[in-house]
Parts: sequence; structure tokens; C-alpha cells
Amino acid sequence: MAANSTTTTSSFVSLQDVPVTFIAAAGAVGLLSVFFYSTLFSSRKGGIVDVGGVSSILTAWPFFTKRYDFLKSNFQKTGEAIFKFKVLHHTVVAIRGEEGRKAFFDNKSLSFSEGYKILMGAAPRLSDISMDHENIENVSWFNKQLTHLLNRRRLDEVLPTLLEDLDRQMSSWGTESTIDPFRNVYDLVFLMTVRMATCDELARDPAAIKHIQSLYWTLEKSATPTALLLPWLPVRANKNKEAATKELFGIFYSYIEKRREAKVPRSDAIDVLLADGLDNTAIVGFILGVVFAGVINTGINSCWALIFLCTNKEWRAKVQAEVNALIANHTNTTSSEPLHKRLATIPVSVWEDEMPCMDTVIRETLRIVLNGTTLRRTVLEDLGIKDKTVGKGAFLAYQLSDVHLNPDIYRDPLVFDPDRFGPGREEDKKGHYAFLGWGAGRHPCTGMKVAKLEIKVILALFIAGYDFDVVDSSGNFPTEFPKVNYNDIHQARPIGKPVFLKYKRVVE
Ligand code: HEM
Repeated sequence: MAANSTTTTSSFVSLQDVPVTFIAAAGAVGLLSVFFYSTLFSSRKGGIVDVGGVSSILTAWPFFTKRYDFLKSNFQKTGEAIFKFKVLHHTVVAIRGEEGRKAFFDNKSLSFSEGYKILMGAAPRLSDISMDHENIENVSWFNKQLTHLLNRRRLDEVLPTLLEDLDRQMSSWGTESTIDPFRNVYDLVFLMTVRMATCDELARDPAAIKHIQSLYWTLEKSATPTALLLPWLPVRANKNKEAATKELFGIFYSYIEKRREAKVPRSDAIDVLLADGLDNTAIVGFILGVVFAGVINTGINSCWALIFLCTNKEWRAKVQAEVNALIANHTNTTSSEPLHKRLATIPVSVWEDEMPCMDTVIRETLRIVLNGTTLRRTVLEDLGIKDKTVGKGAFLAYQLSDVHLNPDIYRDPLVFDPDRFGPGREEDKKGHYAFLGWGAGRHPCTGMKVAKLEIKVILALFIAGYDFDVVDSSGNFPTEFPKVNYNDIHQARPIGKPVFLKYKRVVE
């Protein structure tokens, strides 16, 4: 869900969002803060090093704007496995290491949804527009609907339509050109998400999808520090968030009404949810949940898997052979049907169980890319970690790079090397919860199967349908291996120069 949603774009902090008085106060306190910072840096309160400095806002600001760097540098400076800081009146405790990790993922006094609500917050809440509903913010309720809706039988049913949608969209790019994967591949994921979670009328309306996508990005980008911490302030980000939430609510509501009034029910997601007796508000809440849980991480990892495959000839050849074998063994080889129609005849069970190379590529992509911060809040009682006590009400932050980019676990962690999971190395077994690409413990990802299927379908369409390669803005293979910007919370684009995919369609 939100685990990569853990970093920040450079446009994330807009000064227009910060009230003038706040800037003035922050500026004044800033100088003092620099002066006192070194002396106060190591203060220990309650046994946990406090990096709060004089101004908690100034200290904590980079937690929102450059979260990855903020946590990493404070761990380095303190040399501790646990430190804390304040975000306004909230205490946030950052942890690293195996013991902290176990407590973070397994302890039942920690709340998942409370953790993300205040410190992440891009996902719209219907309560923000006075449309509350008893179930909507309950993750168990959401998981139940998701499991019911995205079971294997339904995925088998939806796969051909999904492939039709993708083929239509990819054909619109033309037969030979260059695309920005972080836009065009995202579009594919958005389209699939809409198809999976709503209805045919919407999935077939490109203008409506484009509009919904722009509202989605408005919401993602409105999660500025000011908007998150001071949601009642009438700043632009807060107003944008409310307006976008209202509009999204209205759009989805109208499609649900259309389906409610339809004479003949279909197997679309909305119809299934209506048949289950859900009211319109609950269905809108569910759709918003799927969109915000699914799009970012599936989009980011589809893009990077394609880019990484272009940089590793050996694994590209393995994946190519696997896709060819799948087509040869599970589709009619004498058929003159176009590629997407042939792929559509492969059962979901085969996509899930007979693609070990693709699975390994996805696993390695997640390991390199998914290094944001996961969040929890202690809601039931104080929590003991090592010899320290985290008070009830505090937030906990755990950065996935603690395992994924840890050289003691993964050799040369920034190198794309799927062989690291193979026999003889099995680096992901070198520690408790050493791989966290799909979460662990009490909150593993409930969208994993559908996310993997989506990524595999995109990769298969590229691998079997196109000659493609990664290029820089001059159209040449990049001189430097593209690296993920871990502070880019929304898109995890490459750091520095952009990269593109140059392609030529080779089959019908
Ligand atoms: C490549 C795509 C995805 C990745 C890498 C991913 C990763 C994760 C991770 C790491 C967590 C645990 C977060 C934590 O512990 O704080 C998580 C939880 C979750 N994910 Fe995903 N996710 C992906 C796609 C999806 C999709 C498509 C959906 C829904 C359609 C989804 C729904 C959820 C939900 C509901 C949870 C919370 C489960 C619970 O609390 O019981 N995810 N995901």
C-alpha cells in the first residue's frame, strides 16, 4: 500500500502552502535552532535520543520533504537504532534493526491506519467532505471486500478485458517512438486499476479517466507538510484536497448510480459490490481505497522493472524465454489472433504459478525501489523496544532500506542482481523479515496478487510485442545506470537525468 508512498518530489513543498507568519517564525527560529542544535542534539528523554533541536517544526520539516535523507542522516549522526523527534505535538520514533523491525510488524498494539493518517495522508478521506461511513477507514473491512472482489475466478474473467484496454492504450502511442515510462506506463496501471475497481462505462471513457487521474495527482501532491499537519488551515493544498475529494466522490457516485439503475447486471466490480448490498458511499470509499493503495506502487515498480530489464541482458533473455514458453504452451500457436488476445487465453493460475523468472525480477525490483518509510502508531499501550519505552500515542517510523539496501544482507545493494535470491545465495533469508516488498507480520499486502498480475501483464506485452530499450533525452543508452530518487514520494523517478523507453512494435 503506502510503503513507497514514503518519499517526496521536489515540488512537494510549495512555499505558497506555508502561511507567511509561519515562514517568518520558522526563519527566526531557524537561526537559533542552528545555534543550539549541536548542544541539544543528543538529549535523551525517556531513554530515547531526541533529535528535536529547539524548533520541532524546523527539525521535522525534512521528514516531510526529504524523508529518506532525514531518517538516514539522523541514524548516522546518532549512531543509535532508535531516535525520536517532534512533529508539532506528535512524537515520532524512528527505529532500525531486527528487534525494532519485529516489534514494528508484529506488535498488536500498533495501528496501521492511525500511523498513515497524519504523517502520510494523500489518500482522500470521505470524512473530509462530511461523507463519513462506519466501515470506510477500517482496513479489515477493506481487505475483506478486496479479497472477495479480486479472487482468481474474477481475475480470470477480467483478464481479457484488461488486455483489450492495454492494447488499445498502447496502440495509441504509435508503432515506433519514445515514451516517458513514468507517465505512459503509469497511465496503463491507472487504466487497469479503474477496470478492476469500477465498471465498463468508466473504463471505456478515456476523457473521464484522464480527469480522474488529474484529480488523483492533485490529491497526491496536496499532501504537503502544512496540509498534513494543519489540515484546518485555509491554504491552497487543503482547499485543493477538499475540492478534488468532492469531485472524485461525485464522479464515482454517478457511475455507481448508473450501474444501480442498469436493467441487466454485469460482472463489473461495482455490480459485484452492489449485489453484496453495499451502499453508494461505501462503494466510493472502497474504489478510492483501491486507487490510492494500488496505483503508485504498481506504477513505480512496473516502470523500474522495465528499466532494469534493459540494463541486464541475461535476465532479459530469461524473462523473454519464459514469456515465449508461456505463449507456446498455453495459447493456440496456429492462431492469427493479435498478441493481447492470445495472452488473454492464459489462465491467471499460470500467470501466478509458472513465471518464476518474472517473479524474481519483480522481487529484485521491489527490493531496490521500495525503500520508503512505513508508519504505525501506538494506540493501546506503551511499547517496549530493546531497553526503551515508546509511549502510547507516539508514531513509529521504519524505513524499508534498513533491510533492502543493507550491505550486510544484500551484496552490492544498489545493483540489479536477481541471482541474489537463487540457490547458494538466498540473501533474502539472511535475517528476520529481510525482504519486505509486500510487507510482513500483521499487515501484509492484500493487493499483492493483483499487483503482480498487473506488472507481469505489462512486462509480457512489452517483451513479446516490442523491441524496446532505455534511453536518455538524446536517445542514447544512458551513460550512468539510472538510480531511484528515494526522496520522491510520488513517483520514485530516477535521480538526476530523466530516462525514457524507446520502442518499436514488432507484432500485431
Ligand atoms: C507493486 C505494488 C504494491 C506493492 C509493492 C505493495 C506493497 C505493500 C506493502 C509493503 C505493504 C505493507 C505496508 C506496511 O506495513 O506499512 C502493503 C500493504 C497493503 N497493500 Fe499493498 N502493495 C502494492 C499494491 C497494492 C494493491 C494493488 C493494493 C490493492 C488493490 C494494495 C493494498 C494493500 C493493503 C490494503 C495493505 C494493508 C493491508 C493490511 O493492513 O492488512 N497494495 N502493500
